[in-house]
Amino acid sequence: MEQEGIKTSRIQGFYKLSIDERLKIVKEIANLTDEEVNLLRNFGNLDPKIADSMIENVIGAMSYPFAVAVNFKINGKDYLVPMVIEEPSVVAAASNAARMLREGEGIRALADKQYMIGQIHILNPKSPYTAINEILLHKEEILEAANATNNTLRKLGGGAKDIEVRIVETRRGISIIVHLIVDVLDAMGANTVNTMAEAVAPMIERITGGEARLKIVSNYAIYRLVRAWVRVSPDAIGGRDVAEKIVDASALAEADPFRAVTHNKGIMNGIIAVALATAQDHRAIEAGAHAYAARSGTYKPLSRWDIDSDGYLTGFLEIPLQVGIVGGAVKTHPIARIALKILNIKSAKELAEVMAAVGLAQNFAALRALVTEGIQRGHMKLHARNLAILAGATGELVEIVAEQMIKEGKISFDYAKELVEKYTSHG
Ligand SMILES: CC(C)(COP(=O)([O-])OP(=O)([O-])OC[C@H]1O[C@@H](n2cnc3c(N)ncnc32)[C@H](O)[C@@H]1OP(=O)([O-])[O-])[C@@H](O)C(=O)NCCC(=O)NCCSC(=O)C[C@@](C)(O)CC(=O)[O-]
Ligand SMILES: NC(=O)C1=CN([C@@H]2O[C@H](COP(=O)(O)OP(=O)(O)OC[C@H]3O[C@@H](n4cnc5c(N)ncnc54)[C@H](OP(=O)(O)O)[C@@H]3O)[C@@H](O)[C@H]2O)C=CC1
Repeated sequence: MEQEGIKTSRIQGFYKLSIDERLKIVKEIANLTDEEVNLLRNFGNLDPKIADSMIENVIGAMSYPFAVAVNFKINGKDYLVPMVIEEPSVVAAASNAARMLREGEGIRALADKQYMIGQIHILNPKSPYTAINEILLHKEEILEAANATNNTLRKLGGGAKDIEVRIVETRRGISIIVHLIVDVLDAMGANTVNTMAEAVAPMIERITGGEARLKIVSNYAIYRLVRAWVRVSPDAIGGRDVAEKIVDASALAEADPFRAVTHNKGIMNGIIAVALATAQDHRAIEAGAHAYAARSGTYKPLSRWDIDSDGYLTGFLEIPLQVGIVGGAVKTHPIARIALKILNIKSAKELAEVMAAVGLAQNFAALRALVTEGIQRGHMKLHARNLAILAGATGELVEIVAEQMIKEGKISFDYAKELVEKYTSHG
């Protein structure tokens, strides 16, 4: 039977071609129009050469809106927070929450040291339990070998600091897992740690008589936690009743994983938007955050809301954040550099603190909306504008169509189209 779709996706040496040559092939296969090709070829604020060196097989670039959330006061300092995201209402919600949470020092946040874990996986050691002790006995030598790979970190006071050893029983037998604990300072640190893990592996093989298999960073960054917290008077957020209902919502998330996942999605709305604006590895952040949420064996919310003895609403968030202001794409992408300039932060630690504070504010905005008017009014109000644009509205017509859909409570693409046609046909 003939397969549906394109004839073949096997294109040898595709990566060796230029952007235009690759684009030509894709155009032919996917039957793209000239207009579509031109859109893809429009690299906007990213130099095609940089794009082509960032990832492989590049044929174009895709732009997302870059926004700034306002009103943030974190640890007593004001911040403009760059956000890149495709979802309407996230930036508005962050600004809205930050406005309400500005009292006193605003949102407080404190990050641990920037310690990442590098894993070295040892198979078939001569004697697993003896091997643990032998590795610990050679700790200083191993740390020295790891640090020999990175002069910069060492000079700046970072580098490999400690070692942990565990025995893990897998369905294929016993493994020894060595954790190299590395202070990566202002980097996200994966490359740095991977280099160190590979460098020390032969030494650990000699010590254990085993075979070093995986040598790779762990994104379960439990030594890189950030805590953000806030205390706000009920008057600033709509009254005691709203505060009580936010605590009820928090309690539900603690009791029900189905709710906890959505609760955390709301937190990640803010954190990932800042991560994208500053060109962080957001997959690493997400993987670490959700693993941390499930550390007890059940998926739990990353934040918690309570009312204190003065009747103030208090919020607390704890999350591992692996972020950098050097390395990775942070310094390659010109817009990420501008994002960091807008943020005016001085270290990866400070970036992590801002991101955790944004996550907490984002969570607050969502919960407050959910327990008062519901999420749809604010969210759909902004979504209505998107639908109007998609339906072909331009200029003033965008607001007219959006307003009418909201007023009538009929927010859909079909209705937006109907309205656009109605207004344009009547001039
Ligand atoms: C959407 C709002 C802010 C409207 O809220 P509102 O009360 O209608 O807004 P307002 O007109 O009173 O303005 C209050 C402030 O909000 C900001 N603001 C207000 N409008 C805009 C705008 N157009 N563009 C930018 N900023 C805006 C702005 O800072 C403004 O202050 P001002 O500048 O006037 O001093 C509110 O309803 C809200 O916070 N909703 C929450 C929306 C949300 O969380 N969206 C995330 C997507 S839903 C989701 O993915 C996660 C979720 C909800 O499932 C998570 C969960 O379940 O926990
Ligand atoms: N599982 C994962 O998460 C994986 C992620 N990655 C990717 O790894 C990249 C991040 O790795 P990362 O190690 O941060 O990137 P880089 O290796 O690009 O940058 C880190 C390097 O920057 C230099 N540096 C200069 N100043 C500082 C400072 N103040 N603090 C810290 N380092 C400094 C250091 O050494 P030097 O001067 O010698 O450069 C350091 O090793 C991301 O692109 C990520 O996507 C890769 C593999 C796996």
